[in-house]
Amino acid sequence: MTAAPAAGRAPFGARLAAAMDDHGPLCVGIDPHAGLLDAWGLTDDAAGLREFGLRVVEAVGGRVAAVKPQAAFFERHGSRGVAALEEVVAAATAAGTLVVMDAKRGDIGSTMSAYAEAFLRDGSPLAADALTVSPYLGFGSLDPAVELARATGRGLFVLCLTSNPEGHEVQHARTLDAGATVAARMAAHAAALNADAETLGSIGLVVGATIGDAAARTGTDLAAVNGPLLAPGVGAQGAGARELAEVFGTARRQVLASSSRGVLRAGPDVAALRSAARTASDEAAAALRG
Ligand SMILES: O=c1ccn([C@@H]2O[C@H](COP(=O)(O)O)[C@@H](O)[C@H]2O)c(=O)[nH]1
Repeated sequence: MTAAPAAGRAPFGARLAAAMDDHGPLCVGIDPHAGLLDAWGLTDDAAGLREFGLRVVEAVGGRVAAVKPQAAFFERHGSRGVAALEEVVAAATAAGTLVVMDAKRGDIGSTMSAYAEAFLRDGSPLAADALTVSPYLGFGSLDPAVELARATGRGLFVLCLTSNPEGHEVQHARTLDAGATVAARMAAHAAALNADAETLGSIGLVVGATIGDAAARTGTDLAAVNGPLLAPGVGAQGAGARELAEVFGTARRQVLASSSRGVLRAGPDVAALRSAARTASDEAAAALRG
């Protein structure tokens, strides 16, 4: 049995595994793009962001495994936008839905501590269940976040093979010492941190559903990670059920498929959003669990 962290919360990986069993393997992104706010009849300001985020939570809260607010769209509107983000996080948590904060933080260790405090500390107004982080200052620079996540039953998603076409320049490069690709090294670090987890570890990776055979080409052993694989790129970036099955192969049961615009374009009607999320979740489940 994986030990419960000091905060009394079960580890994130175990909580996510249970949520995916209950609701299917979909994470709905909360990305209030200016164009979507307009299409929803909302203003491009903090009030619009708040209404947008709360409407997504009303539609999918308690019905999908997780939601993933994209912090950048809230930060666009400064402190008032961040206050709206806090409300959206609180509403999703109250609805019993896991929150993955997509903020992609990464810095030298001492500053990483502050990012960890902001997003992973009990009592922080921005605390989520998991945080996306960038390991490109060296995986070890993430140690403060790893430690706080473990201590509080939270998780991390470490960028590994991202969904954007530019990522290969960094992620497919080979290191001078071991000659492995950077992506494979990141995955190996995550695997080592999850070695003791019995269900699903709490240190996950971001692996885009758009990457084709890049995991194999870079020697990245996704199944060995023993942790969740957050898979953005479903919907608006062109990936669907076929790509999910192809990209993840034997690691597919670890995958949390993520779609933002693909679901959000069905809004602003709550029932239509809910239906779009249901369809996306069922398609992901068929690809990943069938
Ligand atoms: O590799 C990555 C990592 C993160 N993202 C984020 O996911 C969503 C994708 O939005 P869609 O509308 O479903 O395309 C967005 O917040 C990205 O910042 C990613 O796309 N790829």
